[in-house]
Amino acid sequence: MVASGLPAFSHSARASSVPATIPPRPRGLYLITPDDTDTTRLLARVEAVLPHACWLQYRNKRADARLREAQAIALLALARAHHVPLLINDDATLAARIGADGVHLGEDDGDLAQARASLGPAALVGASCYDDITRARRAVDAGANHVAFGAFHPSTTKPGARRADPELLAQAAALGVPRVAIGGITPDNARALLDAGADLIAVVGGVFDAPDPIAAARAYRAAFERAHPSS
Ligand SMILES: Cc1ncc(COP(=O)(O)OP(=O)(O)O)c(N)n1
Ligand SMILES: Cc1ncsc1CCOP(=O)(O)O
Ligand SMILES: [Mg+2]
Repeated sequence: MVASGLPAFSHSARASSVPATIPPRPRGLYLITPDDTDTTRLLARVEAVLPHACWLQYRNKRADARLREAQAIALLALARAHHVPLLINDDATLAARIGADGVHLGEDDGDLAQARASLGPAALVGASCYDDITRARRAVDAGANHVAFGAFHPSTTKPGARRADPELLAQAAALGVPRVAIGGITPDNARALLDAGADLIAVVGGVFDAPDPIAAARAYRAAFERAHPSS
């Protein structure tokens, strides 16, 4: 169940157990999967760090449609076991088909209002807003219930990503939805983004390319605890 009292997801076709509980003001590490086409290895990598994550996004730019569906279903079972919501990158149809908790859509990934309609009122629907506050306002009007800005730092995962200024995070407070920061974020540079108003820090490489991913995931958590000592 979510804060609204509505079920977090009711369209589940294939996932078995209970949907994740989504707090009204999520704060923490938003893990995004690396491009790993070895499903067994991907699951092991994610499972090791999932206890430190608030949300999980399945993103795999190297997998074909069949592998993406198989990996998404396997990750959904894992995420459910850890009570972490799973969002699917780029593909609202896949998210609806497997009963994921939500979707993340960028500028080339389809219509937010359609995604909201197909996933239902309780789903997590996120929008990439890059460096653009107007895009964020429109995204919320269209049905997004959280917005992502960035890249804030150079990203090895997405080297060509447009860059954004942390000031955007403060401006976006008026939207009244959780703000996600993404792009080259490390435990060391996360604090400035948390101070600017980020609720969630989305990370691929900072965790999955770290020599010790578990220690890295813990370090992000510690950054949140330092920034928000009472929560
Ligand atoms: C949380 C979050 N923020 C931004 C993105 C980037 O989305 P997009 O611009 O569609 O780029 P790709 O991820 O599809 O390469 C994201 N995935 N997640
Ligand atoms: C998908 C995406 N969009 C902007 S930067 C980025 C990649 C994030 O990965 P990393 O945390 O490794 O920079
Ligand atoms: Mg995309």
